[in-house]
Amino acid sequence: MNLKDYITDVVDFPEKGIIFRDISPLMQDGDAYRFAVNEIVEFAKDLGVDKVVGPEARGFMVGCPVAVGLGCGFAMARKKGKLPRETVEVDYGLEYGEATLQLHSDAVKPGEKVLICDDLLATGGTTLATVELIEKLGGEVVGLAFLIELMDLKGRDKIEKYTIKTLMEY
Ligand SMILES: O=P(O)(O)OC[C@H]1O[C@H](OP(=O)(O)OP(=O)(O)O)[C@H](O)[C@@H]1O
Ligand SMILES: Nc1ncnc2[nH]cnc12
Repeated sequence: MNLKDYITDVVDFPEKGIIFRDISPLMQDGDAYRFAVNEIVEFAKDLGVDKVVGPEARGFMVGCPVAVGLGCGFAMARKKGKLPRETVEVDYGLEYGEATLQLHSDAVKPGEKVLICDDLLATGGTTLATVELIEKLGGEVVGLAFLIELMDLKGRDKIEKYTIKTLMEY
């Protein structure tokens, strides 16, 4: 299956100069969605994953079905102010803007092996912030999986010491 057939390019969104790679058509197609999730589950199944962490919001849509496929739990990394209990937090930059990401302090236990899932790797800012949150809690990041990697932005350089899987490159 050619997953790129299910990605729509939107020019100048959310601001001028950005080509937004819209994953909505992929997720709206049951076969394409299942295919993509299964590819990530296959990649991760021998990594000994205890927990999947996905950053808000599109990371939830990739991370949750992967966690179910692996038979492990899922934890949400959310933008500041959305989680109701004690959190750890990290400030970060992304392709268009800045934000603060938080994880509940009990979301990852010391020593747990964690897979990070997101829809897209751009500058790597979101991913690096997610890695930092997990490591603050004593978790071990054993893999990173994305539907899409934007090669020009070189996000991979920020996370090169980790095991990475991407399904599409632009
Ligand atoms: O590699 P980076 O430069 O950090 O960019 C990638 C991140 O940007 C997007 O999320 P966004 O913050 O736009 O939030 P959303 O998922 O809520 O739309 C995307 O889903 C990734 O999480
Ligand atoms: N170009 C892009 N398309 C879709 N999501 C993104 N997140 C960061 N950059 C993006």
